[in-house]
Amino acid sequence: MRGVWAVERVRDAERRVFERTPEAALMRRAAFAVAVRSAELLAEQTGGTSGRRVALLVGAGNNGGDALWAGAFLRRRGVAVTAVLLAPDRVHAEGLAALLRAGGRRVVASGDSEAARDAVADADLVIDGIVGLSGRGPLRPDAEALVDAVTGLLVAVDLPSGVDPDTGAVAGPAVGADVTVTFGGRKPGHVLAEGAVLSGAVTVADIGLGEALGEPDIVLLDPADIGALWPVPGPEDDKYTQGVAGVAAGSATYPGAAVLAAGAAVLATSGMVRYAGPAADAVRTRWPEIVATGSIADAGRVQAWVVGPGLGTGAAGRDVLAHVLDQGVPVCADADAINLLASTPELWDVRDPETPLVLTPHDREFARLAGEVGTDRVAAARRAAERYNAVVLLKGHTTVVAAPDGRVLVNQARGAWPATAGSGDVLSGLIGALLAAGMDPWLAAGCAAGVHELAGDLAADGAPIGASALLRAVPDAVRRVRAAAAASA
Ligand SMILES: NC(=O)C1=CN([C@@H]2O[C@H](COP(=O)(O)OP(=O)(O)OC[C@H]3O[C@@H](n4cnc5c(N)ncnc54)[C@H](OP(=O)(O)O)[C@@H]3O)[C@@H](O)[C@H]2O)[C@@H](O)CC1
Ligand SMILES: [K+]
Repeated sequence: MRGVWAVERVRDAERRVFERTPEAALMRRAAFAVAVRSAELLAEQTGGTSGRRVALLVGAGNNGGDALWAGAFLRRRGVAVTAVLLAPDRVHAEGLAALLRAGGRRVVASGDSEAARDAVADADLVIDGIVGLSGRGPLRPDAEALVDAVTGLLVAVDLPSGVDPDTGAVAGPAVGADVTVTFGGRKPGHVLAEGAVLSGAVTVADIGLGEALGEPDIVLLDPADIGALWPVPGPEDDKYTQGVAGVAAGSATYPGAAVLAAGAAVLATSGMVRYAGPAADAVRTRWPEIVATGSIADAGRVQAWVVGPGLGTGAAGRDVLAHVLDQGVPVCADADAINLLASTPELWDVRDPETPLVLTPHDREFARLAGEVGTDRVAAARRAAERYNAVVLLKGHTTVVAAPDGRVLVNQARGAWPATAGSGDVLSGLIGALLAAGMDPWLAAGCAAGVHELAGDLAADGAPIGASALLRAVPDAVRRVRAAAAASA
């Protein structure tokens, strides 16, 4: 599991470390990491460092200081370095002095805009030290014009400028980095919203913040973590001991959601799957291993329910949801089940609040249930999780999973191909099977999201796919996460 720390936490850690390590030493460590990574990239892309051109975009604070020191270190490797000063009156004086001592050049962005533009356009690599942890709002016009002129590689110091450090949101022009070098640990801006894409490949440099950071605010599950958590049958197991998942989804007119959700439950674990609803014939035909019945009342016992995909929001759907919520077993409520919970608040009274519930809204469903998501997706998911005492999986390019006790994990997208009709039905089936296997609901949602994303990526392989193809790739995705776990054990 990799951690992500909110900016305030990083600031706290920084203050504690400053008590024993001078600020300048910390900055030099940070800058050295930026220089090392930049030199590696230059060597990979241009075959060397000596004589290569690097431009530094230098803003008003310590982020600019990092860039200037990185430039000084690169000078020692024979790189021609030009600092473009965006705020010459507030520039980090020691960093600038170090660069000039090392033989670097400087131009002032506003004073000599043509020279500044040329330095950036001609550079093999540009280092973005415009703004870091204190960044607010998008790039300002002078910086935007320079960033537009970049033709070479772009390395962001700490965060791509223009990305909100705590939410990853972008409200206008921003840097799109090839690589971001950050310090101590990832920040939310690297893994959420547009920031997850604009950060490029993130390198975390250890500058000695270490234990001062404490427990992370958000975690990222790696394939190896997911593989280690994925339920595996033992010799003593039979079809019942691994958990029976129930699926209440679909309609006679729209059986597809039921076929996809139930199929995902079949492929997620080797426990049994029951289906109840008007699509029983279609489900049985496609998945003969599923015990399917037309009526929820005849469904038999299960260890967890998936309810909602294709259910409809009429009286029949409402009755099914009420029945499922009353069974005292974990429930994954998706799609129309969420819409019903939003439109019919009495349904909450049926549920025993001690019974785990996983809600899997996209933004519009979330808005119906708990108000607009807004730019802070983690805060929104956390708020809803606490309010409903439920795990909330907020879908998006980066999926956020919040637990009622405040734990948050995010699942980063590998691409956008899985955003296709029926894809959510598959996700809910995976979650239901993991809940039936007895997994912690927050981890169940996170592991399902990770395997779902990987399955989409494997199935797509660079071309559009439907949800059926994603579903077929689920076994391969499970094999891969298990192999990753075995390799890291
Ligand atoms: N944490 C650590 O352990 C370590 C941190 N280190 C480094 O320090 C960095 C944080 O430095 P920092 O606090 O000096 O502020 P920083 O981000 O450079 O901003 C400076 C000023 O920019 C302005 N500004 C705001 N938004 C803007 C925008 N959109 N576009 C343009 N300008 C904008 C705003 O001033 P304003 O113009 O609004 O008055 C703001 O005060 C951190 O990211 C890391 O690189 C390492 O050196 C060592 C270890
Ligand atoms: K930056």
